[in-house]
Amino acid sequence: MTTKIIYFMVNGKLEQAELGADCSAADVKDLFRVAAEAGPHHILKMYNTNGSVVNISPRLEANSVDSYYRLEVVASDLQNSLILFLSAGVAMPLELDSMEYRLRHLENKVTEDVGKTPDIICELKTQVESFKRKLESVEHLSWMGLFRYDCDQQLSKSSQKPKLPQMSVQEEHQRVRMKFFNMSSLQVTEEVREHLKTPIFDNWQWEEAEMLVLLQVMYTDLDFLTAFNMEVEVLQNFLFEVYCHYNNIPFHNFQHCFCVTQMMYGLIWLTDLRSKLGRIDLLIMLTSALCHDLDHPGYNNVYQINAQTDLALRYNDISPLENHHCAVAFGILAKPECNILKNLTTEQYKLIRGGMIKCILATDMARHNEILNKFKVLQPVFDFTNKDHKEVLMKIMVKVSDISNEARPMAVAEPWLDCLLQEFFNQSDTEKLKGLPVTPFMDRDKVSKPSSQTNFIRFVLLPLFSELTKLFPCLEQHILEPVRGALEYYSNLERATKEEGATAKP
Ligand SMILES: Nc1nc2c(ncn2[C@@H]2O[C@@H]3COP(=O)(O)O[C@H]3[C@H]2O)c(=O)[nH]1
Ligand SMILES: [Zn+2]
Repeated sequence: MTTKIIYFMVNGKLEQAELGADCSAADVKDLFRVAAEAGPHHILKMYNTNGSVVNISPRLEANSVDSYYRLEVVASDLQNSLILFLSAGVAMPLELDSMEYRLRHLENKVTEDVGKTPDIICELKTQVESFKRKLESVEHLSWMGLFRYDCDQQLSKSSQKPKLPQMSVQEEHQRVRMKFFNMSSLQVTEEVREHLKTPIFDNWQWEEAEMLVLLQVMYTDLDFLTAFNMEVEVLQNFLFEVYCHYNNIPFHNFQHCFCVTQMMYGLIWLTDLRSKLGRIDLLIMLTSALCHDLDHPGYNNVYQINAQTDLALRYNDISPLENHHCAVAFGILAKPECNILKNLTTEQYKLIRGGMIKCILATDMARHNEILNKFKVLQPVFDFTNKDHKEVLMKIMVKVSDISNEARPMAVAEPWLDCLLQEFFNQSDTEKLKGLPVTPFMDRDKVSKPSSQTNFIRFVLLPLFSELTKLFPCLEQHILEPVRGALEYYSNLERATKEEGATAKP
């Protein structure tokens, strides 16, 4: 059995731990809990030398004395040690997990004897669920831990994140709302704020309410609240409504909206756009990123048009989805309690509305070459004070952010590809069922992960990202290099798959 040595600093001491190849996630967590002298109800966080959070799991990468991790106890996990108030009014300390376990055991036993689950057990189960939900609302007290999912869960997609059972969409929204409104953006540490400005930010570490707080931080740290006289409550209502208007689908969901907005935010800082564009331009770009896929149904424009859906009818086959995303955005802004633009002048409002419409409509990939070519022509004479030039740049920035998953570390990007293919395959399956033309790059019989990525990176990502990098050379290391790395990775995978296929043939 192979083992690996992990070096880490804890309580001011450099320690080492040996991880066996067969150890479980629970073993690893226990090992580090002991090292940190922390009880079972404490949340631990491990950082690498860049200050990024790494998952405490058997997949921790081996390191050396010079590149040790940092282990910290960040909070106490209230969810697991609670006072359970029984209906009789007696307070009893209880472990929720062990109570659930005992309940399950009891239920099995009784079901074996009686043949059905008795009402009293059903009632107890409901009570446990209800306590779990209530506890969610106090979890924010430990959210400074910022570490929510363990690695095995986290690798799974957003749609598979642990959700409380049997919750309707409305109940889930209410849960997120309560949690979001109970958190304070002031709790977000300086370290996280800085991390938020980089493309290596890992979205899979965060749950919805936390992402909402991080979005609030983006608006605050770009000074939008002061510059546009936005009220915090209104901003929170707006962000929450945006969250509610993303559907629970594999790819075009709220997590995607968060990633695109976070990438836009990162690009603004990396390229120092604050010194080159106006605050209004930045507000247009960030809010367009946030709203650019609102109420996406999981089926693309080609499908909308071929299936003659309501959206295609309403928008006469012209970018039906993008028109819809934009209309939903302004529908949200039309509610006074969500209108973050309400304190702006009519002139400013018109500018923002016009800018957002242009940026969101520019995300229709059918217009990709048209927009990229316009930018290419301007490139040699680009002028940040020219209104038309700025307009094209803003569209390019939203487009780059929209398709930037491959600019992220592989561990973050790869699960996104699974989500995308899941949505693609869903569409092509429906197209087959309905007898509609099957979109070739979505056909599960024709597409694989490597083939999908090599073509997309070669023909879409690299030409687009290279053009933006010409204007901002500092982006080379942040977006171009990782995308080149991804191309190499998927090209190798594609070659290996082909070779395997060739040798397998008789
Ligand atoms: N193959 C591939 N397509 C992508 C990737 N990221 C984004 N896209 C496509 O780019 C499109 C951008 O607009 P949409 O959101 O409509 O749909 C998106 C996907 O079809 C990716 O990593 N790989
Ligand atoms: Zn998108």
